[in-house]
Amino acid sequence: MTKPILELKNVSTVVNRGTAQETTILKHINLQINQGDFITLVGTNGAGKSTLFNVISGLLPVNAGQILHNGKDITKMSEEQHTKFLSRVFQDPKMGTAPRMTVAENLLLATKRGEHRTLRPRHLKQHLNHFHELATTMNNGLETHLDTATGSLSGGQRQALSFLMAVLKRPDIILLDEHTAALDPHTSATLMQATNEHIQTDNLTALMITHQLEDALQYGNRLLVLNQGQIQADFSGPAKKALTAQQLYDYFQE
Ligand SMILES: Nc1ncnc2c1ncn2[C@@H]1O[C@H](COP(=O)(O)OP(=O)(O)OP(=O)(O)O)[C@@H](O)[C@H]1O
Repeated sequence: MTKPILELKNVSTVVNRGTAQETTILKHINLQINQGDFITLVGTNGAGKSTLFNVISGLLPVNAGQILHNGKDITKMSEEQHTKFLSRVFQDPKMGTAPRMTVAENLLLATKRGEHRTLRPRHLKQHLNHFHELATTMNNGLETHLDTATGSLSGGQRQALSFLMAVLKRPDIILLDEHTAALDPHTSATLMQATNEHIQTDNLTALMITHQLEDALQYGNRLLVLNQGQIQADFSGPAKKALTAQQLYDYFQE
């Protein structure tokens, strides 16, 4: 049997330890993520979805349990070390890109992900054809803005750039934290389709938090429901395909 690319073993996370506000947010999470999994993650507000991403990306410590990357214990690894194999796209278009740098410069920066970042603009020219090609795959005109300062882009173009920067080096794991939520329905759908195409074409492994139940059902090969810090349901293959919006919605009623 192949080893999971990422494994959480009995992971629990406590915040405000030793105070009256001490709360266990994630409770005994067991999760195996395999190469090529595209997992959509849903759950009520406060269920612990972003906390799960914070723990997986090394931003928040684990208080009990273990996290393994390709079988190697990374439980205590720093957030910076995680960037060598993991990337994350946030909901806010302002995060993840440098506003005063152009689209091409941001993409050049992303080619250095996980390395010591020194930006040598003279190297930009040799990448421009590739960056143009990449930007075209997002279907939102980003390729016509390679020389535009990122701060002047539309929200959708900026999120598309954040996504491209996250996938450029084909990290082992991509965390999509409601990355389409701040966009209008059409822009959101365009980004979602481009996201899916990249994940399928490059056989990437991704987890995506979404409140759009239709997206959670339509995309990915697996769907997790998180409830009060625990995995309440884990659908994959035919079980995910058979799941209806109403059945999924019912998880939010309890
Ligand atoms: N560092 C922290 N300190 C204190 N409480 C925290 C911390 N991080 C998260 N929480 C709490 O943990 C719970 C889970 O939060 P989290 O953001 O993971 O939920 P979520 O499922 O992502 O919610 P949403 O759908 O609203 O984004 C919330 O009650 C939140 O207030």
